Amino acid sequence: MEECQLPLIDLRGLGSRDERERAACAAAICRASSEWGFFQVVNHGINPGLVRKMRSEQSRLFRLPFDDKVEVMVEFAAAMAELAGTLAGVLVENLGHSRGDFEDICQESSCFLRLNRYPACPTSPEVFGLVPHTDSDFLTILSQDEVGGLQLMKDSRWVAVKPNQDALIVNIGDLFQAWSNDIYKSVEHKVMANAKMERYSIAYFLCPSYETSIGSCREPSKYRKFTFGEYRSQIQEQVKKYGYKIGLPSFRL
Ligand SMILES: O=C(O)CCC(=O)C(=O)O
Ligand SMILES: [Fe+2]
Repeated sequence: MEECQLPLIDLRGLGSRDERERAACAAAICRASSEWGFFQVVNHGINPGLVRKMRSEQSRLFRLPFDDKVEVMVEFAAAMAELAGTLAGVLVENLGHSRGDFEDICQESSCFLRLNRYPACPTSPEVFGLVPHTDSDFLTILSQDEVGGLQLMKDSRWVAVKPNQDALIVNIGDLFQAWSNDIYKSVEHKVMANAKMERYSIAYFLCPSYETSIGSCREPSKYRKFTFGEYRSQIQEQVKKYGYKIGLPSFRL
């Protein structure tokens, strides 16, 4: 399996006093979002101690009663929310819209954190930990451990993402693809189970409320307008009926 180097973006650039550096960093984010739909970020402003704590406690979290898990998860989710908002702001401004427009439709209360655990699977090297899918959100931020197994579609081929413990992975979801009228790409990805090692990851999903209407930011729009609630229920029906999600193509005009 070919391993790829995802575009690696140093987010310190966004806070630079030099306007050219800020613009170059924003341009790198937008380019990666349209060419790959995926990138990694370092110097992302999330306290490395918090990331470590969340990672080291994750295996324990699975075994604890829910109440004991809440504190570190809330802290982590808040940090992820801020980073997600910053990245979404860059992507929105790049297409001529204001950060504020986006903040109105994406509140923290509709976003969520998912803790994934992939047990070791010795029977076969070709077992899915997670089947191929695109994410049904605006964007996802992922923190993974060192085991590896995440693969994404690049130029019609599956490529494996090399784990980088200093970086967080960001990927564009279906809603940003629809909103950007296909400028940003929601790319298929999957997780292959590891024969020997259990794997953990944590994903933060930037989602709007169910009433939020998603339309393209440019005309002529490639998708009909839909609410996020409508999107979710369509997907659920598709999964029930066909066993898989069709997603965006069913909203294409
Ligand atoms: O665990 C991973 O690396 C990917 C998780 C993922 O794609 C998801 O939760 O949607
Ligand atoms: Fe995903």
